[in-house]
Amino acid sequence: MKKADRVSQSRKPGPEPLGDILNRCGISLDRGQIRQLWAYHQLLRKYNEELNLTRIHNFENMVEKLYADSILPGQLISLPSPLLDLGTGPGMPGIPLKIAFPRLQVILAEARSKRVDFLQTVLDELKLEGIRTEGGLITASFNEPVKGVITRAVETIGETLTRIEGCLCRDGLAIFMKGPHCDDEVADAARRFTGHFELKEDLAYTIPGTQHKRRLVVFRRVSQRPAQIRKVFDAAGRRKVVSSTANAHFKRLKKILTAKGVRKEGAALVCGEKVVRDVIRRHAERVRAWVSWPGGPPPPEGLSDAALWIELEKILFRQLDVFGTEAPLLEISVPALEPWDPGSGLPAPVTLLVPFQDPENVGAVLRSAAAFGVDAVVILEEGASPFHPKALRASAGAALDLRLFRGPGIKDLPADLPLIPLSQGGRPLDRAVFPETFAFLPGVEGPGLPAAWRKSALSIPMTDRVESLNAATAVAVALYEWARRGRSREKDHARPEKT
Ligand SMILES: C[S@@+](CC[C@H](N)C(=O)[O-])C[C@H]1O[C@@H](n2cnc3c(N)ncnc32)[C@H](O)[C@@H]1O
Repeated sequence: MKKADRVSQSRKPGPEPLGDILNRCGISLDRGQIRQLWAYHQLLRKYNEELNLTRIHNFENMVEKLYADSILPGQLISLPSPLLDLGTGPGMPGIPLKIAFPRLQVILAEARSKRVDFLQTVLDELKLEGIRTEGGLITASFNEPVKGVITRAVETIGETLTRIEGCLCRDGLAIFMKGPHCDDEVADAARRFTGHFELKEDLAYTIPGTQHKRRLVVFRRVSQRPAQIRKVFDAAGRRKVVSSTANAHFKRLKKILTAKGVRKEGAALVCGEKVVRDVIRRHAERVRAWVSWPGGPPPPEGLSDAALWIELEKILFRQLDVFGTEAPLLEISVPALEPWDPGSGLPAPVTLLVPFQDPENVGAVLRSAAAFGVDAVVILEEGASPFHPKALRASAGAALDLRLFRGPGIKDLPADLPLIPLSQGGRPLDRAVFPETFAFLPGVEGPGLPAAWRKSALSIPMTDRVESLNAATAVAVALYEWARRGRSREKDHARPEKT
């Protein structure tokens, strides 16, 4: 046993040993503060049996694992104020922090009413000012602005970050007092809350004079509180609350669920959390409206000043959320497809012609076209709209990145175009020769290619266990082969010639 341990264990609990143990933990409080902490300790002991406030009973352990542990974050970082101690239980870390840093404004949030009564007793008896209790469960609808949130032994980081959405100000800090093994939790939260929170600090430390390992994990909020965002949109008349199917905004949004509506309105609906995020990041200027429901997530930053926030009654929102994502949707402006005249040759050296009628196939093939570096895509007359919600979602937003054209029907393609048709029964793909300028031409789902194009088609070798590949998958394989050849040609060019 260390000498210091022997000293403290041999002494009866009291204000003086309390100060000594804290000193050993690297914390120095004045006499008034020690007196306050001692008074708190006594109340904790007095009510513990009745209220089950803590399972730590040994005096030295209480000082080290509760009081010193609570105070140390204030020595490691500069604590923001007002500070919400979320799930404070018997007052940890909020009360020791308030005693050690009297200028801090503290809100002790606690769900259980008996514990709230205990906390109020402590505040009254210790005559602490600039600290109050907040009874009940803190949820995302708690919207009193605070600059910081601190929490110890309550729930996962992700759960808390969701819960404090309504109250933590932009640039405010969410401070997590954790044990040493929280790598996965930290990484998960950093990934899930991208655009809302940034990991600011991750400090591993040991409570001085002890073996107790701790982590202080701090996330900084980079987004605004919903109430603040609502204020900005309301002031500019940009938030529209819609509860009727007769509303013009709802009618327009409903219309753009169909290809015809997309063409008429020059607008499309983006569904799916990830695609929505990507479209905002890469095409913010296209966003016309953020579409959510009352109490749903507010628009993120980065939208243009003209973008609306349309809040639809949940029942109306569900009519638009065709994939059941339960996440906000985007209304975006989309360009009219440039007409392509086959008489003038291909629109780009490497072009993809798309006759697919299923919007999901169109979307999937656009995604592959973007992935493998195709220069232009022509949607043939029978092809589905690339901006149909299903196509946009399947394309993961690629429909907005590609040069898109509208072409004639597959039967009307001139015979002298340099096309590479894709069809079962053609020459194997691995023997293909790709010219500098050409267009891939897959067939329509079901009927396939017109007979005239089948003769010169390439096919993807496969077993006879299935009848055919999915149309978009077949194109992806062909594009991969073309891109692979291109890469090996580039490598050959880059290789120094042998002398
Ligand atoms: C395990 S105790 C931890 C208490 C204290 N932070 C500590 O370190 O000793 C968790 C406390 O958080 C409270 N709590 C949990 N979720 C809460 C929420 N969303 N809002 C308010 N209190 C909450 C519970 O009632 C409980 O008293």
